[in-house]
Amino acid sequence: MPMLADPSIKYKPYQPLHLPDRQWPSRVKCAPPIWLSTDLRDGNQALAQPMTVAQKMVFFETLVQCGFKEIEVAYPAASDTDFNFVRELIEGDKVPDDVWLQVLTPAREDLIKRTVDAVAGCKRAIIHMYNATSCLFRTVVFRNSKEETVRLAVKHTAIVRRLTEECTAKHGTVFRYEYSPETFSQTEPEFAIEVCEAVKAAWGKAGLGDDRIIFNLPATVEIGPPNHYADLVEHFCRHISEREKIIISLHPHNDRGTSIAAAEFGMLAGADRVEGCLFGNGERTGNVDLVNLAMNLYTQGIAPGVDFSDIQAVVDVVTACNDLPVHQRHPYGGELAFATFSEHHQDAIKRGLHALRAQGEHTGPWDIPYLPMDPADLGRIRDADFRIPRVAALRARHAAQEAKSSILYYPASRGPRLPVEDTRGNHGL
Ligand SMILES: CC(=O)SCCNC(=O)CCNC(=O)[C@H](O)C(C)(C)COP(=O)(O)OP(=O)(O)OC[C@H]1O[C@@H](n2cnc3c(N)ncnc32)[C@H](O)[C@@H]1OP(=O)(O)O
Ligand SMILES: CC(C)C(=O)C(=O)O
Repeated sequence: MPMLADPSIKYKPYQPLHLPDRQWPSRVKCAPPIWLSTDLRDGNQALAQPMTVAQKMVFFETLVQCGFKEIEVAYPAASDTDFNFVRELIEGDKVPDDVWLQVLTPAREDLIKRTVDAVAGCKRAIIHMYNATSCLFRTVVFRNSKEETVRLAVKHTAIVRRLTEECTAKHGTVFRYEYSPETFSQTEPEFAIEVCEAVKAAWGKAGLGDDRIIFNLPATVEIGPPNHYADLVEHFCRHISEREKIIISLHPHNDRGTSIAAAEFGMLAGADRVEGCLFGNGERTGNVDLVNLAMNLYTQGIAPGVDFSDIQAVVDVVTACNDLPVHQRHPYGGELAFATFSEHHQDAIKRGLHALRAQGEHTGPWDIPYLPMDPADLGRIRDADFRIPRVAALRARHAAQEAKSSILYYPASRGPRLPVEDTRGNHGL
């Protein structure tokens, strides 16, 4: 079927929110959010071949090493693999004391029970429950009214409360509660607030600090531009009651390719936390890329609270576990993320690096032509000198069209090498 001459007969635009006094465009971000990696849940459910327990374990350990303190490890009611993985984490004493295990459950009593059973005995757990709230889902998927949607969320929040309290009494596990009005970005803004107010009342114990309830505002499908998402988030932050007792979390997907912008604008709009995956794995076009977001903060001089000093080691684990490549041009993580092939670029970088050395490495801010950050901070080589003499040879290769590329910066661990290695199909653990 060809593309339509008039796509408006098939596709409807997003409905802008009337928010003339929006504050987020003039704010500046100065601190990192709370990070929640959902690689082992949302990322995992999106894989053609979900991870094994062994792969999940390696991935989990990598996330811990990177410094993640909140990790959504499973959808325990969906499979024995997921349930057993959570049990292995707990019984194998693999969870550092300062890390919260998060598990996802739908709003169904038997599945909530299975989910709470999965984390019993763990020190700190976040139960994350969702139900879809948008008009489309109410009409097409569940055929329920707004009132029934609220009732479903309230009834099952009360069940989460009862089951987690029983679990605390028996096993000492400390629980927090996260609720997602799934499809938030397609839900009427007032209705999203109504559902969350009802959930907060049903939970009945939102407080300060670790007692804050988490409201996650997913762009389950990214259907509008990132400024619209930010408007929705700011509207929610302004109108939800007892804001100080709430952590507002973002969960952007990347259908329009603007999840990074959506998360960054959403943080300006007041969100405290971001859920995503390393290098953007996830359903369809993926979840927001947490490495990209964290490094964007870092290059603004903000300590992101997670560490990717050996980015290639992280890439290797993620590609092996997901059996998906990280694109060579991927921001920060791609093998070519700091590569440049044109002589003018190479020359300018070389001069910039020489100037840096001449002034003393650590005396001033990083200000090198064409290089937005120091590749060495990610464990990449940044010594341009040895490659410059290769320019003539490369030019010959280009002319002959024998090779499509050369590389300026490689992972330090791998050393300089020509031509680009094809990593596809080589990710098996
Ligand atoms: C946006 C997201 O990422 S959401 C998370 C998506 N992840 C997953 O779904 C994980 C994989 N899921 C599964 O393995 C299964 O769906 C399970 C194990 C969780 C549940 O399986 P089943 O018990 O077969 O239930 P199933 O999903 O088919 O739904 C059964 C019924 O519950 C209803 N239902 C589905 N989702 C929900 C929900 N979130 N809340 C309440 N009811 C729901 C369905 O409409 C269906 O209704 P019906 O009785 O009229 O047929
Ligand atoms: C369960 C929710 C948070 C989700 O994964 C989504 O909406 O994308």
